[in-house]
Amino acid sequence: MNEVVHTSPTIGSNVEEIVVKNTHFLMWDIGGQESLRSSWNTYYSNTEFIILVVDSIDRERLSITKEELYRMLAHEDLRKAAVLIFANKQDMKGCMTAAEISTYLTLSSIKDHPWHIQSCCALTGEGLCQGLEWMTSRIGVR
Ligand SMILES: Nc1nc2c(ncn2[C@@H]2O[C@H](COP(=O)(O)OP(=O)(O)OP(=O)(O)O)[C@@H](O)[C@H]2O)c(=O)[nH]1
Ligand SMILES: [Mg+2]
Repeated sequence: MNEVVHTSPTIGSNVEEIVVKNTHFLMWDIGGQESLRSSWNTYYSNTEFIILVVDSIDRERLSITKEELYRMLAHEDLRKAAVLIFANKQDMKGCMTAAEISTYLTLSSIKDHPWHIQSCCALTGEGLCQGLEWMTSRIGVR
């Protein structure tokens, strides 16, 4: 997690193994651009966690985020998946808080998937460990 933040949009996917408290996670980073979203479902089988990274400064795109979130949660292959939502870019002035994003996304209405929202800043790494720790806390619960 001390790696340099790259700034080019993800085309296709990147995969990396991350170890948190002796738990190995195989993480697939998938591009969020509209043209790439139709292929998200090819990654769903055997997925235990969805990590959704929200740009907390971008109010306009939150409705699309909401749409895509509920589309994912309704997918058969993700019925057992837990969802971690990162409210990213918390360093930006005027950004939405995790609570505001949670309200907008009506997370409290999600009863059929475990979910957790964590504020973070990818540039400094703040909040990332807490998010990953929530994931490890879910291992063995199901
Ligand atoms: N200020 C700030 N900028 C950030 C933060 N996280 C990412 N960025 C910037 O946001 C831009 C987009 O970052 P990416 O990592 O390419 O975003 P992405 O969600 O992976 O985009 P796709 O791969 O297209 O889905 C870059 O310019 C990053 O430097 C953050 O926490 N704070
Ligand atoms: Mg990317």
